[in-house]
Amino acid sequence: MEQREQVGLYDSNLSDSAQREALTTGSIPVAVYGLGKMGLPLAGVYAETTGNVTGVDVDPAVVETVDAGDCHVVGEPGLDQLVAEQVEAGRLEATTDGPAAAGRARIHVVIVPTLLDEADDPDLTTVESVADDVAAGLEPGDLVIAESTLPPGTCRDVLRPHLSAKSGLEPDEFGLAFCPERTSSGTALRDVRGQYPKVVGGVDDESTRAASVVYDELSDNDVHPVSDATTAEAVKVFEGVYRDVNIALANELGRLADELGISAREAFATANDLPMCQLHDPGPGVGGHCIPFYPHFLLSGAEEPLELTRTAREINDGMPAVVVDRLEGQLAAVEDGTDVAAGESPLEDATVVVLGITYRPGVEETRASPAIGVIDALDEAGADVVGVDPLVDPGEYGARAIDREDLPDESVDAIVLVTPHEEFGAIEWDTLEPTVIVDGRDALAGDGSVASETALERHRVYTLGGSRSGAPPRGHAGSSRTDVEPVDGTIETGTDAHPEPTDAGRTDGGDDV
Ligand SMILES: NC(=O)C1=CN([C@@H]2O[C@H](COP(=O)(O)OP(=O)(O)OC[C@H]3O[C@@H](n4cnc5c(N)ncnc54)[C@H](O)[C@@H]3O)[C@@H](O)[C@H]2O)C=CC1
Ligand SMILES: CC(=O)N[C@@H]1[C@@H](OP(=O)(O)OP(=O)(O)OC[C@H]2O[C@@H](n3ccc(=O)[nH]c3=O)[C@H](O)[C@@H]2O)O[C@H](C(=O)O)[C@@H](O)[C@@H]1O
Repeated sequence: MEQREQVGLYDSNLSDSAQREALTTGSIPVAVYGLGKMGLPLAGVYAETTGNVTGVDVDPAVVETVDAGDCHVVGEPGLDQLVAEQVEAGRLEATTDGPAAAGRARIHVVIVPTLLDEADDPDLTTVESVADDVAAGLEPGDLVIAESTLPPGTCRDVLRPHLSAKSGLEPDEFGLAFCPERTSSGTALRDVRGQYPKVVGGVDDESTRAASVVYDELSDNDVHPVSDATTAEAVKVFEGVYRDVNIALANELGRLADELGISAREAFATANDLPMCQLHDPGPGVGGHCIPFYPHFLLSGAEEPLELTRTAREINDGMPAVVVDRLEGQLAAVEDGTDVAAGESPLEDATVVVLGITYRPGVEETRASPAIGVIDALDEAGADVVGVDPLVDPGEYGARAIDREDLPDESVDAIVLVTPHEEFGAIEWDTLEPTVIVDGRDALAGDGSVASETALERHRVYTLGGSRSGAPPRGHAGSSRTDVEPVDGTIETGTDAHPEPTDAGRTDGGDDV
């Protein structure tokens, strides 16, 4: 990448318009650390805006792919084209050499994972490792932007001192702001470009100002500056906790469907007629390395007990076991000869297929995926667990992997639909031997219309929480109704991450169907 007169935004003496001109003409080189599901789209949009971006990743395969103008992130409309164009135009390149990239850059964007350790405490080693790379090339006037979701207080108490100590600069010689990514897999480019206002919070006012200039140029939406970095970090984590708690509420109320003999999903959709009600979707659990992780960024260090946040985590983490319990009840209802009262389980030696291992349809991510909990519980119960997933190898998660096309060849006692990938829409249910099906995502329900002859009719379908069509879960021991309407054989799948709430009351919780 050609060398240009370099400009630093932090404490710049240039006019606002001159700063913007420098940014959008490549005179303020940018380094983006982390080229994953969120980092690559972000680097692409930075390249589109500034024309001078170096992406940094520790994975040589990622760097090789991006440097070749290719895209390793699946399921992101427009991303492969954007990466190809920006690399071809010399506006984006990739490297594994973080310190070298830092030496060339004047804006440093950190978007690597913020995970949990064995004790569910935040693990910032990756972020700190990137801070080491940045510090190796940090110069007065540089701006560091943290986009990785962080426990509130991290920029002020960890990153700023770390960067200062490792670079030898005084804390007030460089800028540091927290600017969270409000993006979802499946709509990342749309979101990065400005689906939502961009939150910006600096460790000082000058950092907030400089970062606001950057995102005012990068995003089509408003920039929403807040008082400081800690407030911005809290905004992001609170968004996630709101979601986790509301999913837990949906899961808890959804479990009432059996004993009430109703469809909780129908009740939720109706309750959501009210703008003040946003009941989310019940399901087999909460996956990904975001929503199930962010509450621990508070639970780990807060003095406040945070009972609701903690209980919600426990409810959601308990959903895979609920799914397996419901499955056991279905099998017991159709199988004779198993003495459940004597502690025998119909799951013993049963062949159970788990459909969908990743945490969301179309997203190649398995961290905290509910399917892993379902597989482990089935394995524990002595079942022969088979797995089907178009994006990952179920064999790596404790199941015997088969292809979707091979389902008819399997002698199956039950099928559990955990994550409704698009590809599962091609399953020909009427070619399968009659079996028990637990639909964790209400993905088998068609438009609620009753088809006279449906491909699923030969099977016994149990829909967790009931179906949006109004059918209650089917035949669970506690259910008072079994006269449920058959569902049609279509699968509603998809990767539409966050449909806008519609006047039918669908919330943005229904990202799985
Ligand atoms: N995935 C999502 O839906 C969203 C994620 N976020 C946040 O974005 C951050 C990144 O998440 P994802 O992109 O999903 O992660 P990811 O796991 O898809 O990608 C992370 C990338 O960082 C690379 N990496 C790891 N250590 C590195 C290091 N020391 N230096 C440079 N690269 C390194 C990995 O090789 C990988 O390519 C997280 O903090 C997450 O909380 C925010 C909004 C949405
Ligand atoms: C507040 C919010 O909506 N956060 C989004 C979330 O995206 P993420 O890809 O993690 O997926 P998600 O749609 O929240 O789903 C997480 C998990 O929860 C499950 N889920 C989701 C919604 C729901 O009503 N019921 C439910 O069971 C999903 O199946 C999945 O297993 O986390 C992202 C993040 O911050 O990483 C964030 O940018 C996204 O906007």
